[in-house]
Amino acid sequence: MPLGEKAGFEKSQSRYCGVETEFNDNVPQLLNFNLFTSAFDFVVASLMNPSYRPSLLEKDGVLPFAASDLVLSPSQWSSHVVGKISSWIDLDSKDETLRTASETTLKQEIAWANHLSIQACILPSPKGASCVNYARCVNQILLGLNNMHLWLRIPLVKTDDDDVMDVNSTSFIDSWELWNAFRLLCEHHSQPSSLPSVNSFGRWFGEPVTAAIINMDSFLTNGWGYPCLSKCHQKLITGDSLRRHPLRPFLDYVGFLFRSMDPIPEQERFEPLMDNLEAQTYETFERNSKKYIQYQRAISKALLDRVPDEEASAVTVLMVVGAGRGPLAAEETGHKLKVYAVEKNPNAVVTLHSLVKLEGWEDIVTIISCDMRYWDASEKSDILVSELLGSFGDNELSPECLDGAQRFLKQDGISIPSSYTSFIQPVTAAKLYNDVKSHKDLVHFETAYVVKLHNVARLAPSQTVFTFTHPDYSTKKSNQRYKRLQFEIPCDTGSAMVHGFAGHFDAKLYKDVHLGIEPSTATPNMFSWFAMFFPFRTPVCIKPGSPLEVHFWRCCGSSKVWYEWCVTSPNSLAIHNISGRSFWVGL
Ligand SMILES: C[S@@+](CC[C@H](N)C(=O)[O-])C[C@H]1O[C@@H](n2cnc3c(N)ncnc32)[C@H](O)[C@@H]1O
Repeated sequence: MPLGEKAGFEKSQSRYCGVETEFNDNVPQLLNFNLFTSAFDFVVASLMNPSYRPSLLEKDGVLPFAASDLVLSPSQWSSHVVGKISSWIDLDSKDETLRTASETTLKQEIAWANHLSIQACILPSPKGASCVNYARCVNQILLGLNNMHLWLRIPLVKTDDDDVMDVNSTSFIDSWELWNAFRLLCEHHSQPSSLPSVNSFGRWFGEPVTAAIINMDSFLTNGWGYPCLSKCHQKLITGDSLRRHPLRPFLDYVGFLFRSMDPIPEQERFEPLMDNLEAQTYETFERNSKKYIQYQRAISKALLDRVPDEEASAVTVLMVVGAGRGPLAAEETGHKLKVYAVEKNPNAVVTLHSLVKLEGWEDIVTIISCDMRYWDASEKSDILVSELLGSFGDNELSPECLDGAQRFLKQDGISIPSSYTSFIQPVTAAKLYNDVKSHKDLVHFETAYVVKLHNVARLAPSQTVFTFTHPDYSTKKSNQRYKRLQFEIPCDTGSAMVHGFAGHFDAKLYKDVHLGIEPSTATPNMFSWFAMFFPFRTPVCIKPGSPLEVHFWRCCGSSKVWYEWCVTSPNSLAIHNISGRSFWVGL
């Protein structure tokens, strides 16, 4: 029974709970006891007799390591068994006999598991600080594997910096460092009692963690005698994660924790196609009522300031530039309005016409089918309303469009939004990085992506990058920008791998009414925008206490706008997307 069988969870969001077992020759019996007469989903089982050593093979000429593959059907092997690779294996042992035997056995066990169609095998933790040969063997194996996953067991331990002053001393242990060394040696291959500090285990949320192995020692006993986990362990599991089987109460409790997690809200499950303004895209925008509520509040406040109640009979000219299919223009205001809806997309203009007709607004609303940068308006507006924002604020060229539109805003007129700011923060995002890397070209490493950030560790608070204010009548006005930033990662995090930046925006619509996705101030229930991800060509490892220095440019040419970015500390990375060679937005 998957842990996630509850209202609000989709099957794909289910989590499964397995039980680690001792070696048992009789696999059907093992399954019967742990799965069918109790409620675990799978067993983690040794596939080879632990007493097996390759030298036995030479002596006896027999394979003593396992029962026949026929004891289970292929679907049982693949859905109910995760293979446990022999824990005695030590591929970095100084003892050559042990090292060679380990290599032979590892390959043999994986080959056997593959033959059984097992979905995944758990590899034992590296034995010491060095895991070079282990990583080399696993990398070799990964190259030949098709469907089977390898899970590397890593204990969750980190000694406090306070406990050990010298991080290079042998008593300093940070299992993330071990994992990091291992995955670097495997070229970032995409398969891959007390707890450390929240910041340090937070790093794991950006890593490809497939299974959490909860040791029975981690459980406490509550007042009623049932197993429970400390708050810290609960937080780790619920993350962003039994004849009556003796472990059944433990399973029930982990299931209870999983069910107590909030289901992912409906709006987080679909992703808009930001660059493709077809009917479906408009529908996605329009489904986000929160955005329109914020705009409505901003417009009402601006109208009140512009036309006090005692002058309510005066006509206010309101222009909605980039009107889309009309939702921004469709707000009830109670003021005398003359509205212009300017829209460059002729297909959206069709909808605008039918909306105006349907609502009987012919006397109030004039539809202008034109690019706002080139429209020759016959009068000026009091209020200019636009929503041309991208996930990074200015990345859909709102500054350039509004430069054109402010020609027809009165000198004392109001722009909604009045300003917007972009933000970045460094993230560990191993999965995203591997997705980008899988394209095997430079273009993908120099492209910014609009993505829902699922598996990321946010390593430091966001910092502001670029701000644009409207209207802007200054004579030296330029939309080019440059910013240098330094990020400090909390000391108790330990070392961390940065795969790139998460980008967000916040827009000031009018006075205190804002709209944004920057995590610390995000507008609740807003899903029109996902984050932006700016990858690095090479991930950067930062050590505690050494800052990450980054540079960001917004560049403008005659026909395009683009970003360039680079890192200069702790080590330098090449400037990404120089001259907009890989990624730009056309003017
Ligand atoms: C993000 S959509 C917002 C639509 C609508 N205002 C809403 O909030 O649902 C931006 C709209 O601006 C239009 N647009 C973008 N640049 C424009 C320009 N230079 N002139 C006129 N319309 C433009 C696009 O076609 C699109 O309909």
